[in-house]
Amino acid sequence: MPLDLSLYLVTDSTAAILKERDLGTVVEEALKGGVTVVQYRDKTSDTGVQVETARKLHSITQKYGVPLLINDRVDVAVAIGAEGVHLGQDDMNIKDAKKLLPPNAIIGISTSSIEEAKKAVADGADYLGVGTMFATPTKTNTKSMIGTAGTQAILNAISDSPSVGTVSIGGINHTNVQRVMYQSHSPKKGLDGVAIVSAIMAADDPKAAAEEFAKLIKTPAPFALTLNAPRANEAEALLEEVPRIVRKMVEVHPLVHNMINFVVANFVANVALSIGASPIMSPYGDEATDLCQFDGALLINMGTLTSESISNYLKAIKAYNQRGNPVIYDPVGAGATHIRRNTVRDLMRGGYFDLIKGNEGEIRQAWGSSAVQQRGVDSGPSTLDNQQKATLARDLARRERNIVLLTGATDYLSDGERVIAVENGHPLLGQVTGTGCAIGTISGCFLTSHRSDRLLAVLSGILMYEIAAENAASKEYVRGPGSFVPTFLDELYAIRTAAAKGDDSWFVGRAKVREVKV
Ligand SMILES: Nc1ncnc2c1ncn2[C@@H]1O[C@H](COP(=O)(O)OP(=O)(O)OP(=O)(O)O)[C@@H](O)[C@H]1O
Ligand SMILES: Cc1ncsc1CCO
Repeated sequence: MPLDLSLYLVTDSTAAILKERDLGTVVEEALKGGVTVVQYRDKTSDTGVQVETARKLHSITQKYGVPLLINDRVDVAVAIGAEGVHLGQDDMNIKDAKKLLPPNAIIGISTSSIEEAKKAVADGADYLGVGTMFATPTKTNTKSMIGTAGTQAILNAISDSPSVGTVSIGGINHTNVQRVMYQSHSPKKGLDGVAIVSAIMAADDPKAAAEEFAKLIKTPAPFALTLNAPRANEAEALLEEVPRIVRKMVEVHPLVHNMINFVVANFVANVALSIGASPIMSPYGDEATDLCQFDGALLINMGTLTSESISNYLKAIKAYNQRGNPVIYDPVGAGATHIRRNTVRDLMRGGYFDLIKGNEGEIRQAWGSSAVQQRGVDSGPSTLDNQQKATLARDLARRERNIVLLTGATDYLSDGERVIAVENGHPLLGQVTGTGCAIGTISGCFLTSHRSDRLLAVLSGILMYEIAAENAASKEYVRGPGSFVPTFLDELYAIRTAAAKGDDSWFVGRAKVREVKV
């Protein structure tokens, strides 16, 4: 029987999940819906009951040509002639299980670290159950929660063993399954499938639930990033396209939905209007179901986080992710407090961000560096040299499979392959609050209007923004931050007006951009 791990069902006979229904009936419905492997897991029943139940399940799975694996109990698998077993780290080890099982039996094992995964491969496991992906109501021990980043690290560590299968387990549902498959992918090895418990076992219609999973697994995530191959003289090649992309953004007049801090909301709305976009500030998560229909972008800026923000953010992210519209995360003050650090972790686990932008302290926190201590929303003293900043942006974008922008006097922009340094801008930008936040909103506008190359979209937005800042700062009547702000809005508006007329002279010879090799 071939091993297709794509939709792996783990049974659960507890009353809360199974309710009044018969286990065999639920499993059979799930098989009709497209489940490709069934694992019988029963931690409480007596051996006799387990053997009897397993035998009954086996007669059902055999009808559908799907392997039945028994959790933990090698003896039960042998007794009923099941296709294999699934072992936990504390169960019988693989070598001993092999002695008891027939030679072609399938052996899988749960792993939550690189060490466990490598050992399992060396011991001859056929596949690994990798997790726990996300917290579930029954599993809340955050220590074993590895998320997509931890899963990707495990896949990467065993990527020289292509024949060993992998399934992700823990808290996977219809909303997150595509992101789990997409973001866990390491350069050489991806997941073969997902293991589902309650999202099928507890569903009112297990067949429909399985069908929906099967469909989602086959379809690429709506936000999947296409990596554009680096060209020779990458920076120069990209620059050629910038004026056209600015013109297009002005024509499209994109909507940008901002869940933004109250300090900068007014300034940022004015920046969006000046460039020709349409801003709406809405912190109420339920509004996103309507707002995402306009196919604009969502910005999550957690500058003035409250106890209610996180659930609102997650609702909005879900709505935009499902529609495949751009979502930008600005983890303002990410390393300032415990609450913000935890929020960064929870939001990054809770949804997909097309772009993560922040200053050095914020991007380091998003990466998960220890000992990030921001003093307020400022980046704090730099601990990284330029090459390290470029590498950090590249590594985070590669891990999250998105775009990362690390701002500062020099901005570093990466899609996980290319890294572009932007030297434009003016020190006055650092003297006005919200100038970093506005870049999140601007990026949203450009990600909406130019979808084929997200790095180029964000680069175009930064250049329009920073060249406008230079133009403003050069006026003799600009004496400091106060007079800079209105003049900056005027200069953004001037570029937008020129672009609308097809006049690209604002851009000629102005970009200070180079490619960084890391
Ligand atoms: N010294 C500087 N020279 C040139 N540009 C700068 C300088 N300092 C900041 N900038 C520009 O200002 C913008 C905002 O970057 P910064 O890193 O200050 O953001 P931030 O800390 O997130 O700001 P805020 O939280 O106030 O919105 C970027 O475009 C950056 O290039
Ligand atoms: C000063 C400040 N505090 C929270 S958000 C914010 C604006 C800069 O991001």
